[in-house]
Amino acid sequence: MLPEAASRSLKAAGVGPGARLCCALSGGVDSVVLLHVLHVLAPRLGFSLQAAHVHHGLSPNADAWAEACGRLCAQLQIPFSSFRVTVPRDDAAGLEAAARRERHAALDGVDCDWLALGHHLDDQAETLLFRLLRGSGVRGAAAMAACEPPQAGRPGRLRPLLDCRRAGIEAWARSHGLSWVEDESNAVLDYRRNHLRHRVLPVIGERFPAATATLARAAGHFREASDLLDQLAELDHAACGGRALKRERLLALPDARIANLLRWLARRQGFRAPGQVRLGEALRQLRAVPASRPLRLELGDLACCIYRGELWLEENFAGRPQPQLWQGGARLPWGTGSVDFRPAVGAGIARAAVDGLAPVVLDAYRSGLRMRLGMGRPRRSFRKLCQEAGIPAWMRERLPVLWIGGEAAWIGGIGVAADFACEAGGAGLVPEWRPGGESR
Ligand SMILES: Nc1ncnc2c1ncn2[C@@H]1O[C@H](COP(=O)(O)OP(=O)(O)OP(=O)(O)O)[C@@H](O)[C@H]1O
Repeated sequence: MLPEAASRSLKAAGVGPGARLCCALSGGVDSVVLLHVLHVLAPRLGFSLQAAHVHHGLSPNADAWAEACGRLCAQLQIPFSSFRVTVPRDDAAGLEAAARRERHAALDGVDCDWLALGHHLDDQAETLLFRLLRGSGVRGAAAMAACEPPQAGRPGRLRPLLDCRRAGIEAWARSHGLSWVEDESNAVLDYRRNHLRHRVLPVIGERFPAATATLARAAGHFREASDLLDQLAELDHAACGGRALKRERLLALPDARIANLLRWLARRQGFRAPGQVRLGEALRQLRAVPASRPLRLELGDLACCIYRGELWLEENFAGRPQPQLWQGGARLPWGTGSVDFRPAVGAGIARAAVDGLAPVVLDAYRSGLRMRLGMGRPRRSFRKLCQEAGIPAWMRERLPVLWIGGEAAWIGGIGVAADFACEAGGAGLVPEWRPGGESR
């Protein structure tokens, strides 16, 4: 029964011949059963199997658990690795969250296509209840997915036992004579979850005998709704211009759709989605500020920027982008965006200037920068140029400047220096700064 359920789940995820699976092995009953089940299924489905254990160094028994996992894998002839992580005891996120973060980081580094985790149906019900009690939105209430596809640089996650009850897993372990370790820290590390598991769910079960299965089913409904919201965000993203969003089109949407789109975009760029309150305040400001005014709203890890009618999200950092040497390419990365270089006739920087011997470097503002935009016009300081072009102070550090042999030839959002400008009919190069974007 367990191998059949797990096999269905793996097949639904597209796991087949050639796939490389790694069982995340804590040594507890769930992942020990998962390891045995995967061991049975590997030759049937044609995937290769390895196992990995994370040693948190938190329990006095941690060495013994790692050894037990190693022994089990040796018996089954499954390649095994153990990772030692350091969990800061005073971590701001709390010990449990810090341990989970370090564990996931270590497991994500395993060279495999899929990590298989031992979560089951009872875990799913507890997760849903726990998240609802913390005020999660639809996405959080979707709880855990049976399959999270691989992302850039990290393996996908599979939960082949997600449809199986805890009691069934324990019964299977006993009937197959398996041994496992008991993690005494479970009770301490995650008190509120254990309270739900040992106190709350049994009481609910007295009146609602199918509560666990029903709650897990509800998580499935939330997952469907959450997927639909993601699809809506994708459509809205395209309709607002993709990449950097057109402010006007975005603001034509109702608040809830904008919030949904910004959360989706934040996640897609690898950030945590901003919370409800911050997002609500950002929306209020977005609507209140006149269209022409540049805006930068800080939303925790990220900032929402508006400039010249376009809106984008970027990392909320104060630094300057890295200098880049231009070697004739069509594009250079610049901060969260890029600078494109387009050949032109009678426009932009004179080709002879960039093709000469002097190095051409894309860098930020350097002190003492002065530039004139027209032959007869005075040289102006960088600050003055920014003021005249309506460039806000928060953007100045990150404004791209093309330096040719130490002279500023072009400033993004401002223009080409008269001394480097292409003559009418001459060969030119037009730099185009795209401040928004998704380079993460
Ligand atoms: N120390 C560990 N080393 C390797 N895998 C682990 C370890 N601890 C947990 N796992 C994997 O994660 C699964 C879930 O474990 P557990 O329920 O303790 O974690 P959780 O904190 O509730 O979940 P999550 O890690 O997904 O947030 C286990 O069945 C196992 O596959």
